[in-house]
Amino acid sequence: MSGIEAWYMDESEEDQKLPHRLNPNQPVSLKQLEEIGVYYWKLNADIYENDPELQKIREERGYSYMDIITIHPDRLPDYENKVKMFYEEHLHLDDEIRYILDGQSYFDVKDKNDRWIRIAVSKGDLITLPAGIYHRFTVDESNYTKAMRLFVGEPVWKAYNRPADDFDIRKAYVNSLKGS
Ligand SMILES: CSCCC(=O)/C(O)=C/O
Ligand SMILES: [Fe+2]
Repeated sequence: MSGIEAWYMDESEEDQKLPHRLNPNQPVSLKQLEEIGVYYWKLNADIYENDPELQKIREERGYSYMDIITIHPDRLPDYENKVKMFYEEHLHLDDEIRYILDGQSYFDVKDKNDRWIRIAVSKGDLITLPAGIYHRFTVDESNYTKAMRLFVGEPVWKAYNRPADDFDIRKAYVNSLKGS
């Protein structure tokens, strides 16, 4: 797998910002991520303001909205609470699309058997999580990530914490996994 690394997490309650790898490490491939609806592109974040490749993805996928969030104690108001909130297991009614412009962090997603997969993202990684997938996010020990948030149409940031199994979008997502 090039450009992104993912692995099954241990179950320790230690600091969320640590890698939480199993011993031995149990890697997860890009193909395994695609099977649960997680997609990935590697782009050149140094030219994000004028990048034809990014422009093409945005046009093809209808990502009309974008803004930039900097997650850092000095830049994000109420930092500690936000970091805790992002780490609550939740879903959204729409895809979560993030392009990492600087720094690094982790997206955790649940697999078909309800096991946590940790995806390490860093500068140049564009990742999409499907609507209805249970997931969470955390900075690592560097406490710094700058990310572009993309959205189809007007953004809706509302997160529904687990349990949200009765939501139509959750049922549709679970159905989409059947047979794969
Ligand atoms: C890197 S953007 C902050 C995290 C976020 O918006 C989210 O919904 C995480 O699941
Ligand atoms: Fe989310």
